[in-house]
Amino acid sequence: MAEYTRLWNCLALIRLRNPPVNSISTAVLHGIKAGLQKALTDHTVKAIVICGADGKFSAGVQVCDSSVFYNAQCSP
Ligand SMILES: CC/C=C\C/C=C/C(=O)SCCNC(=O)CCNC(=O)[C@H](O)C(C)(C)COP(=O)(O)OP(=O)(O)OC[C@H]1O[C@@H](n2cnc3c(N)ncnc32)[C@H](O)[C@@H]1OP(=O)(O)O
Repeated sequence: MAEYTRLWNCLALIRLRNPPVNSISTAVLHGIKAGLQKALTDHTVKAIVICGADGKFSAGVQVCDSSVFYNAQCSP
């Protein structure tokens, strides 16, 4: 999943959390999209930080989840 947090000042944080390597599954992709939508509708947010969890950023797309490519390309 991807957790949205409104930080101090003008910052929003989207944390990718999908152990063990925070890979981007369809669920994570939807979480990123939801977080971006929250940030974009909060007009006090000036910057969005995307980070990983447990000391790792992300291993990229989740192998064996080909639906990620479909969802990334076809979702409005
Ligand atoms: C949204 C679509 C749009 C754009 C296209 C995107 C394309 C890409 O993202 S391409 C990049 C794809 N990712 C990779 O090729 C990374 C592959 N992984 C690695 O190189 C390494 O695993 C690592 C450097 C990320 C970590 O190395 P290390 O610390 O030595 O750990 P392990 O290799 O033992 O891996 C631990 C554990 O994680 C699983 N894993 C690793 N990568 C992925 C992944 N991408 N998806 C799902 N799972 C992954 C790995 O299988 C191990 O699992 P087990 O412990 O169960 O064996």
